[in-house]
Amino acid sequence: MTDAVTDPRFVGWHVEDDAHRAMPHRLYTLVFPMDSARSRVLLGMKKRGFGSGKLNGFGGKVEPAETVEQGAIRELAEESGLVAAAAARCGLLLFYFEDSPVAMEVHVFQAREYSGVPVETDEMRPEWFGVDSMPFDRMWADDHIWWPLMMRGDLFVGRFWFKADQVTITRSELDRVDSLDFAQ
Ligand SMILES: Nc1ncnc2c1[nH]c(=O)n2[C@H]1C[C@H](O)[C@@H](COP(=O)(O)OP(=O)(O)OP(=O)(O)O)O1
Repeated sequence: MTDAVTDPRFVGWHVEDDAHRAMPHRLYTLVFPMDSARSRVLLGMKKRGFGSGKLNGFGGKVEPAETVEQGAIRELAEESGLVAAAAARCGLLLFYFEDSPVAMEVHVFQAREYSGVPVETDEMRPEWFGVDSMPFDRMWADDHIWWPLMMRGDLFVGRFWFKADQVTITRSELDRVDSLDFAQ
């Protein structure tokens, strides 16, 4: 965990109010490998740990010595076997859980070019899904809210407040934004 205000990799504080800005934050990535030729996206069924049993993109905590994009590409390779040279930033998500003092700051990417074939890992079981027939009932409850913006190519910022059950959303905010470069 790093100080979200002094570590320039954190950007959530730009869109947060003072009360949430004061919370400790943890930095995560979330990457969706896209197969545009077949209108498919690769999801992984999380086999263990936080969010186990859910389908999601690939990602995890950003290490202290890497950029957010480097963390995204590393987690994609570790969890899916796909190797991407770059990932395109699509959105920023902030999650607050009623039983946790720590806010999650999740940077969302799409990987459009990559090599390798998906492999099952200790953490994830990969499976392709059509982008118009997403299994939202098996994904995090916020995903169906911001997915349409990402599919339209809109950049977005979302904030979601979850109950401790990790299912129930008690409050949400979602905005389309012109840029995710908050240093501008
Ligand atoms: N609500 C919601 N919607 C969409 N995506 C997510 C959430 N909550 C989440 O945590 N996520 C995403 C963000 C990350 O991609 C993962 C969580 O990362 P996690 O597996 O805990 O991190 P790792 O570093 O891989 O964990 P370790 O197993 O190594 O501790 O889910």
